[in-house]
Amino acid sequence: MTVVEYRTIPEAHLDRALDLHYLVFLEKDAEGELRKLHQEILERCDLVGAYEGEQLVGLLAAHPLMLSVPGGELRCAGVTFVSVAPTHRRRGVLSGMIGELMERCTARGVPLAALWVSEAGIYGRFGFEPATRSYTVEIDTDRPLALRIDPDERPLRLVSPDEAPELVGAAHGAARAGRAGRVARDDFWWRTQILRPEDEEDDDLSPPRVVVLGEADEPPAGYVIYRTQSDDEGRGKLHIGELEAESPAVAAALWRYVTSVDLVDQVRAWGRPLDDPLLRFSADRDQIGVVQEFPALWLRLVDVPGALAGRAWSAPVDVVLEVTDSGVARNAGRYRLVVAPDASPGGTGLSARVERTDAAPDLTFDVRELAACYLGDLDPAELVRAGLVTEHTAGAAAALGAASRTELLPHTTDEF
Ligand SMILES: CC(=O)SCCNC(=O)CCNC(=O)[C@H](O)C(C)(C)COP(=O)(O)OP(=O)(O)OC[C@H]1O[C@@H](n2cnc3c(N)ncnc32)[C@H](O)[C@@H]1OP(=O)(O)O
Repeated sequence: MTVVEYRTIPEAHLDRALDLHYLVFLEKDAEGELRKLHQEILERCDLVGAYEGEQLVGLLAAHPLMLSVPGGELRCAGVTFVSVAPTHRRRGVLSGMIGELMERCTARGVPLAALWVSEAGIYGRFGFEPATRSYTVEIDTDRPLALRIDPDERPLRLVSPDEAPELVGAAHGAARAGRAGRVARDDFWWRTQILRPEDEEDDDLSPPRVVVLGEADEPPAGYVIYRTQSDDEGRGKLHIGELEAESPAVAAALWRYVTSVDLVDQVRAWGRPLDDPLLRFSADRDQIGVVQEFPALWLRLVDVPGALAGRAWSAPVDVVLEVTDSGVARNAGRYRLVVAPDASPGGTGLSARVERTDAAPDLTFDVRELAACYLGDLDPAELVRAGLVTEHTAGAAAALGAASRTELLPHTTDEF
């Protein structure tokens, strides 16, 4: 049997990589603008290729992302375009490409990797677990949206997708600073991931519409990005891509707007945070259907001590964590995490120290479970109750949970 080698895909092989991707994802070969766009995306990614001789049999691309984590942001490999030739499946090609990615991340000091799965059964074995979750919400618009708070009455303005990144970039940045799990966006990201004229998943959707709230001479206090769709009988659906607001009143005004667009029977918002204020300030909960809760971003801690030291913690704690990791051997071991008051001028009030130790563990985690708790989505005590984390010292999971908690739940809007 020939040997498969893992190496960087050169620019000259990008066409081959895309052909493999379309083959594997059962898609028509994209031509013209769409193919050019996919090519541009791959050019900006770190590309791992699996080669059997000169034949490309596997592709894994990684966006160089900055992911928000509690109190800051960390470098993160955003894994995408994962494709293994159908002739070479279940021979360890994906495992080989993930192994190569882990080595590259380690060599470059990238502490995190993340992805959106095609199937939930694939990535747990590689140390990934869902670290953010979302709701899909559907709102009946046969009656006005009933609200328990007064909406902000400042004007709403439709802006072109071309001017949107500059106009709403600051509002997006502010929202991102408050929630872990979000990707930093540059112009390219806005253009190719958020505001593409065509929706990649659904040809029937309109181009993106962007509406901002605020006076013309002030930065927007909030915005909504949506697409619309109309069936043969003229019944419309409005799909929200993103809705961000600096206050509940601004959010209420934007929700009121999307639910009052003429000819729309239903508003569907895919991927809302689990703590969306809409669910609290709507006066008629029969009108708002939470139709699905789903795991969103899957996270992998490539460098456990780097990741633990790289986030802010919200309460003092002193615990020894024992970590198992079959994919990145150097992660395995025991770490003492000490979060203590920090009186230094300009400090945040608490500072964290992470060091290797031989001391007896208070908690034993697999690296998967650590990823599930890392951004503040899951309380470690819940994983103890599920038999996935072992608590050796009573109260250790609760103490770590208190230190991990974030004001807002982590949430990811960008599906890459
Ligand atoms: C982030 C993204 O891009 S998600 C997109 C993922 N890509 C796709 O879904 C495209 C279609 N599928 C494929 O290209 C391939 O089948 C892949 C990438 C899913 C798997 O690649 P393979 O090279 O076959 O995987 P590999 O042989 O390394 O399998 C490793 C392990 O995962 C398991 N596995 C692989 N695919 C799946 C799956 N779809 N469901 C459950 N388990 C799976 C294998 O059985 C194997 O298990 P083992 O270690 O217990 O033996």
